[in-house]
Amino acid sequence: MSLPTVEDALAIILDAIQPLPFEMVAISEADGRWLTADVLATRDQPPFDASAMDGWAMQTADVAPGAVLTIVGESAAGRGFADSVGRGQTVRISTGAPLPSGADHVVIQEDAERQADRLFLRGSATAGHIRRQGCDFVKHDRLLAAGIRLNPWQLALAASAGAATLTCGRKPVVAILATGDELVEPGQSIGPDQIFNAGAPALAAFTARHAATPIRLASAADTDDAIIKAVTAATFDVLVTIGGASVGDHDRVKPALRSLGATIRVEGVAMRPGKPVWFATLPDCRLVLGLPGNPASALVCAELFLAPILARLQGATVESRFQTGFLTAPLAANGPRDHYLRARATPGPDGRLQVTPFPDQDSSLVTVMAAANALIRRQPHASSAEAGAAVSVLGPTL
Ligand SMILES: Nc1nc2c(c(=O)[nH]1)N[C@H]1C(S)=C(S)[C@@H](COP(=O)(O)OP(=O)(O)OC[C@H]3O[C@@H](n4cnc5c(N)ncnc54)[C@H](O)[C@@H]3O)O[C@H]1N2
Ligand code: MOO
Repeated sequence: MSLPTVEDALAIILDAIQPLPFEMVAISEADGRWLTADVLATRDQPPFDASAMDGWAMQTADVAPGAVLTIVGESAAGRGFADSVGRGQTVRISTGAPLPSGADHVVIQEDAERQADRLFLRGSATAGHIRRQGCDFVKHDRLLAAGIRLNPWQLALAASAGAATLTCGRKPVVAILATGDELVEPGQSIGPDQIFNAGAPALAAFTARHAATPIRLASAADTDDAIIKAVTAATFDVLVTIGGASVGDHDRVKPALRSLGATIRVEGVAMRPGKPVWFATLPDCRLVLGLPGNPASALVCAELFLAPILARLQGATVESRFQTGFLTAPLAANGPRDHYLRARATPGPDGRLQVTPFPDQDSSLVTVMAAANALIRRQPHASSAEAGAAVSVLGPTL
């Protein structure tokens, strides 16, 4: 039986997902969250004609080298001048303060000299320095569109519109279950045939970076009972299992989930690494993503499947995150499966993204994963590629 492609598998997975309900999120907590309702402007910004500089407000007709004006008050940021500015008059004004009525011009303070209540304009005085009402945005503008992932600058825009809370997809709770008799938590004593659990901390961090809440479950032994017990005791929207996905005698995760009524919707994908990855839904529609145990396989599958799952659950439209990069080293022809090579991506001197694949692509190598910040995608049967050739790249990530 031929395995589905990554695209086909992802389509099956996304089709099985209903976004979680939205929730109101305080703006201070909203960085990295998915916005699910537009943010509209409720007023103009700036809400009044404002001075762009510290200086003096006056009428244009009074701006002339050597002119002498009478100082009649002040317009400070947050506290404007209540009266009108007439001919021959001026008002001290700060950056961001409302332009008083009657005035239509600001002279910067470097171009004038104050003596008591008199202001003398220098020859260098020029017109301008006013930010017009609504030059940034106007009432009813759509400032932020539903579907984006919020960043600090977009939060500044929402705050400028006075939004204290934003409508975001609820954070999915992701239970992470590593399986295997060989696994020991870092910091615990370890036997000669055992290894430290590297996958679960990596997946927990990955999950948190995708605006979801990870819950680390204690690793389960390679028995149906242990896995069933761990899953039934946990609360989650998504269960991510690590290991036990393949065909060995001790690979018990799928059988255990099947006995809980799970429907396996994807069972293996034509990709390297990560071929044994699987996806299922529980009878109550909660999701299960089964990652292969090798660290690179687990993380590549997390990038390709878990990231879109978490985005979709939070109401986002899932888009390709690949871009074009240029090889610094040649690549051999690819085999029959999609290949995701661990690589280092850096901007080149010409501004183009340069990518260097690591020579050893064994999926068990944590050192290579830790040195990589990108994946190069090679299509099935892609022919050999010279240094300088364009390739498809996911990343760079931090
Ligand atoms: N006869 C076959 N054997 C294997 C196949 C196959 O098609 N036929 N597929 C291989 C591929 S590809 C992969 S990937 C692995 C995946 O196997 P499992 O998901 O069953 O993973 P395990 O056997 O449990 O572990 C594989 C490897 O990774 C280590 N591991 C597991 N969990 C962790 C963890 N949390 N932290 C660190 N390391 C972990 C584990 O000790 C193994 O060394 O199967 C191949 N076999
Ligand atoms: O493809 Mo496995 O996922 O090679 O390590």
